[in-house]
Amino acid sequence: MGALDPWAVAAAAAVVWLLAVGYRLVWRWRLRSIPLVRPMPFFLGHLRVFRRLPLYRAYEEWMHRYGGIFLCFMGKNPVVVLSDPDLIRQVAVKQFAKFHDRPSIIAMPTGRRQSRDKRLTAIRSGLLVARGGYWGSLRAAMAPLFHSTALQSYSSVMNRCVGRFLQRLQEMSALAANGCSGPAEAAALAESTEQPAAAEGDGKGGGGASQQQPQQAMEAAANSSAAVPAELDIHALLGRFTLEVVGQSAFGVEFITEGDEQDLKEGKPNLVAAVKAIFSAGNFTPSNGAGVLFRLVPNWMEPLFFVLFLRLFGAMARKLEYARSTLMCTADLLMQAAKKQALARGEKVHMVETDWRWWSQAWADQNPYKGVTPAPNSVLDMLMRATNKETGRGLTDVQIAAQSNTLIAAGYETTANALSFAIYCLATHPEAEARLLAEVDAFGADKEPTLDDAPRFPYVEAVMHEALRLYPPAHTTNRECTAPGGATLVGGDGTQYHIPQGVWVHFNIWGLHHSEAHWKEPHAFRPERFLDEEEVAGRHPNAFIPFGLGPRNCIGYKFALQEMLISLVRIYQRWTFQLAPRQARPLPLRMGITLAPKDGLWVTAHPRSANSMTAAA
Ligand code: HEM
Repeated sequence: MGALDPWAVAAAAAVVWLLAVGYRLVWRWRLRSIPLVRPMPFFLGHLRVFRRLPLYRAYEEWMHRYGGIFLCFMGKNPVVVLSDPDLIRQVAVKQFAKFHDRPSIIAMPTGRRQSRDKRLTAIRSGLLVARGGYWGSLRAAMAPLFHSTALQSYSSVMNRCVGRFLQRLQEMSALAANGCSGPAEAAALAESTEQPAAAEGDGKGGGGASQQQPQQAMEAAANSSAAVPAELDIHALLGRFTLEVVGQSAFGVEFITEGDEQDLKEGKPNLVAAVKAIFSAGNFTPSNGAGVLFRLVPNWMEPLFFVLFLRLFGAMARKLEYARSTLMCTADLLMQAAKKQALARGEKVHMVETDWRWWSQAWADQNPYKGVTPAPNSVLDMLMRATNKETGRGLTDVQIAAQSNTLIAAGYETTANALSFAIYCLATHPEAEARLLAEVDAFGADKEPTLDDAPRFPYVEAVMHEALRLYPPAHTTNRECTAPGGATLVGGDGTQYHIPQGVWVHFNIWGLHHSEAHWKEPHAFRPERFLDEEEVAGRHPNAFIPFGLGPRNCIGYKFALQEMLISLVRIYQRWTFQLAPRQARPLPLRMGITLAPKDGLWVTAHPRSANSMTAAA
């Protein structure tokens, strides 16, 4: 090969540079009515800012500087960021038909260029990123899972799971009191007292807490007044609880929730490790290099880039691959078992067998859910009966499995984070904790709350809302303008903002929740702000949107609130928490797809009384 002509290289670079500048200028001109946060040259967007600040903090800073609407760039993609609740309402509710979809995690070219990558097909099939009529079919099919009658029935599941959580807490405290050298050892010992899942085809995966030791453990914890309080990562414990709740409510299966990092290292399928990997990787958000690289290439190259990324970015790619395979393989095994069961009941089931699985049979064979059968009428049965409005046919296997995957991931991490934030706020605000304890005690130390009891807990609800306001686990959500002619938003002063087709819109939930325009002392933890009628009436009705807004809001929000209420009441009937010495303050946050406590939430747990301890049995 001859040497490259330096002039030709310089000319090619100049052409690329001119194209990039031209492309950016066209977008800037088309969105000229919107204040611009000046990006770096050559599609680098705001890389410099995002290296310094996580996305939600950058948006908060820009909100202060540019107001309720501004334009920024993620690589080549223009993003209109809204922090004004009226503008958010126009997009999420009033003009929903024009902002029906979310932007794809990876661009979705159509026609001949459509990617056949199996992993991409799976990613695109989930409700969170589904588009058009397909999204509508899925949302309708899954809605019964969250209807009020279904929610009523989940109270007992939630109470059962929180009972198990309390048992673990007692065991860990007792082990620490009995001379365990440290929190890690206490955690390991507590875990070792539990049975591994007995994945027999009995409708239950097993994995429950051991019945052998808790009584002694509880007694030891209750009797040892001189006990050293155990330091424990309550965020991790809460994660086990929320995963169990999703497993039992949606699938009627007891998910195994112990182990994680080690299983990931050894490549053994483990749901906790898989979900953690997905959420911490941040999946191509601009907070990591992969996210920025993705936004630099033209849309049609993104799927190719994705496949290349899997080959090139060793550790992170392997982690994501492990996570995706674990979640989808588990969902697939449960779906196949549900189909078999439906056939045995004599129901008509469409058996769509497309070649969509990318993992090996050996990998599926070592999955602990092989042989586990979901409960009849689980979400899988609902999905098997659904029709895809776009094709007029039933959902395909990959589409059904992708919804299980979405529910497990969305239902586990967000709620565990929200509960951890509430416990952090209470541990740092003793006066709020005292008021909450008074309300809980008035209800009764041994009673299990149900959905009907919710009106008896106005202060607990106010604490939940205030924690969700201060620390919204979903710090940002998004839409894409899909209307061919674009859409026009109108500001409070009558200014018109035209949003062309294809532009992404982000709702700055964190910024809105911390805006002085809508909240007095926005950075203070003050649950009373949700109880003071005058303050509530004076506030914009959409200033508080931890679950998003409009027809595409969080499908599980009532479920999440119910789970939070029941667990907080049950936990504070028996325990209070102080921050452990090792826990940094103010609480460090980690931004992945969601906002989570960085490195967990380390607390010491304090039994409220010996009586209440034994009553927990
Ligand atoms: C405290 C807990 C939770 C928070 C803060 C939360 C927050 C959110 C937010 C902000 C959205 C985007 C809404 C929008 O764009 O307008 C969302 C979507 C979603 N959430 Fe949640 N969520 C939580 C719990 C749950 C639970 C328990 C489930 C299921 C069991 C769930 C399932 C989903 C699904 C499937 C979507 C996508 C809906 C769609 O696109 O149609 N979430 N969530």
